[in-house]
Amino acid sequence: MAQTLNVDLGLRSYPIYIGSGLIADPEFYRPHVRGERVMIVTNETVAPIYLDSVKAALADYHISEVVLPDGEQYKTLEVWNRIFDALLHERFARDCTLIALGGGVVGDMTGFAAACYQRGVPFIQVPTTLLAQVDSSVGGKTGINHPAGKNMIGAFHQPLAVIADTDTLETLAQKELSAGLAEVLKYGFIRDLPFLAWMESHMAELLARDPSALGHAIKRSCEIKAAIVAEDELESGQRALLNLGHTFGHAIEAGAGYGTWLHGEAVAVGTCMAANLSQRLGWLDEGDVERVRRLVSSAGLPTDPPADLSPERFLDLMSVDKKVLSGKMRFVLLKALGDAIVTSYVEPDLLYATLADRCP
Ligand SMILES: NC(=O)c1ccc[n+]([C@@H]2O[C@H](COP(=O)([O-])OP(=O)(O)OC[C@H]3O[C@@H](n4cnc5c(N)ncnc54)[C@H](O)[C@@H]3O)[C@@H](O)[C@H]2O)c1
Ligand SMILES: O=C(O)C(=O)C[C@@H](O)[C@H](O)[C@H](O)COP(=O)(O)O
Ligand SMILES: [Zn+2]
Repeated sequence: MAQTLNVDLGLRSYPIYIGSGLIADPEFYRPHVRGERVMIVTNETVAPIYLDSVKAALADYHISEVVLPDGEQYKTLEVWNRIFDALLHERFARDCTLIALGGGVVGDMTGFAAACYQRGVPFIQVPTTLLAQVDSSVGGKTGINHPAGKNMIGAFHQPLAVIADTDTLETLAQKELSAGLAEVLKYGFIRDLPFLAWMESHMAELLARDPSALGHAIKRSCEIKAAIVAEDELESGQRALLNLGHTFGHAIEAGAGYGTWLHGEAVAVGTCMAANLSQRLGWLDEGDVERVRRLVSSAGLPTDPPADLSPERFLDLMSVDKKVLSGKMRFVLLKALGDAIVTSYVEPDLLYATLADRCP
């Protein structure tokens, strides 16, 4: 049984299917596949586990595949180009569909390839990590990294559908599950205090992959993300709230070298740093910040930045951020738990103090 949510974007609206056993079921693909030809893009870890199931579901189509190397360090222009090599080698025309089978890295790269191939072809997201099911497969942000900054080259391109089979989470490494929980926590911090309290009392079930707890977390996360994206698809306002923890987090990922930190781990630390800065601005009290750190830590995630990333290096890396406007950094901070805002009014000495702060 699948639960269906909708991302309301007028003509570009699409369903998010969430449930068990969806990945091999042709019914979830058929209404959305365009043309006779399908290119499945996946990676060398996911392919041996799930590629055959997706191929079986798409047996009515002419299927091709491209298997990318696995890792954030391969979310590059060079590796991305392999998708075009495959499409062109096999003479794919516009009447085709790309399928992104994997986590957020595969999803972002495939979506961006779909945005660009022959100026745009359709694609479907089949997310297989918790992070991809709660966040990256929804909303149409696609892209690749540049050595100077995360996701610096990309496009908004919405999928035709998101097929999130919760059974796929059974094969996920525990630290990848935790990384996904960082983005789940984000939704509570920015918009939904009761959801945060629910996570507090269900963290053990989530970490044990209890299907009912995970199902609820995925559904609530997608509801919140779909609502924000429907309000502000191209991030001219509210959508930036989804970047909580990301200004600091992306700096950690780029600074340490892509693939050293998982995206979710870096976002977890970034969220604690955003809470720290929010306290310095007088918005959160010590108890709130402690609650943020406790929640993050209880999800199996780190709370403090790497010791070797100096405040000066942080500032340099953070100046390459898509939220920078007219040379001014903007931050997603917490007015209260469950209530985030975007602001550029942060005194430099307070920011510096947060960047220099390390737990003993
Ligand atoms: N577009 C967006 O809105 C958005 C949102 C959040 C994150 N992101 C991006 O997503 C990426 C992170 O995504 P991620 O956390 O899914 O990482 P990932 O794609 O690297 O996947 C994590 C690991 O799990 C493996 N894997 C995937 N599915 C599996 C399964 N079912 N069983 C076993 N192993 C499996 C992958 O091969 C990889 O090794 C980052 O590049 C981040 O910038 C994008
Ligand atoms: O969908 C969004 O909007 C988000 O910000 C979701 C984030 O979790 C995600 O990591 C996104 O890729 C970051 O956006 P970016 O514009 O800072 O690259
Ligand atoms: Zn993210």
